[in-house]
Amino acid sequence: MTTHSPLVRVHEAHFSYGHEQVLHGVSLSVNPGEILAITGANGSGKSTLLELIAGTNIPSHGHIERIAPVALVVQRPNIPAGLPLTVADVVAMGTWRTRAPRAQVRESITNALSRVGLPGFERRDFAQLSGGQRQRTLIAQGLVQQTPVLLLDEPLASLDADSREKIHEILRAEANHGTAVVLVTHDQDSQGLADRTVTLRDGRIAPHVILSGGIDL
Ligand SMILES: Nc1ncnc2c1ncn2[C@@H]1O[C@H](COP(=O)(O)OP(=O)(O)OP(=O)(O)O)[C@@H](O)[C@H]1O
Repeated sequence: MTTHSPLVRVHEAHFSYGHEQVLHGVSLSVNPGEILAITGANGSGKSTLLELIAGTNIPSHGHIERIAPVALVVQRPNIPAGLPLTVADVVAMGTWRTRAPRAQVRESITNALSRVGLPGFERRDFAQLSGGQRQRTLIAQGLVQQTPVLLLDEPLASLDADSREKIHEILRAEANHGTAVVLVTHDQDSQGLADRTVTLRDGRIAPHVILSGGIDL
């Protein structure tokens, strides 16, 4: 982990869906080169917090300081049923910012698919992939963006042990290159991978408690 200044700062963020307040004054920083895990029970506000960090939702009070571009890897993309998208099309959605020549973009798509264990999948129909293959396609979409901040919502949820291992290695490699990696997770293994874990409880950051016997709560 590096000691450079944060790439994202969340200041006292509040968020409501209609009358339901989901986040109550959450503050945190995301540093370059670290893997930060956001954990917590179902409904505690993890995905909502990730969306605020990504800028796809805006806090009702408080604010988010984004010093660098971010990429968000969602759990389930909003792709209308019946739209004939190939795997390459879905990964290419991550390249909208780039002005690189087409051949270079194609090469980055091919590389990203190889990295996530889907070599040669470019022309496959995205809708016909398995859940784990879709998840890895979305991770490839995040990787091609090459942003200093990579946010992932439950990236390992549908993956088998080998794929998890591969994605762990990729996330660690990204962090070693200075990327700030933030993942929402329930998964004990991913919490082990993280340099730092923040737990949400009912929309607030839970205090980190270490009992005298060394048990970390
Ligand atoms: N689009 C939405 N409209 C209304 N309420 C929502 C919406 N999205 C989430 N919520 C509500 O906000 C609360 C927090 O949801 P969120 O998805 O952020 O939690 P989470 O910790 O990521 O949950 P999980 O572990 O189940 O994915 C829940 O009560 C949920 O019902």
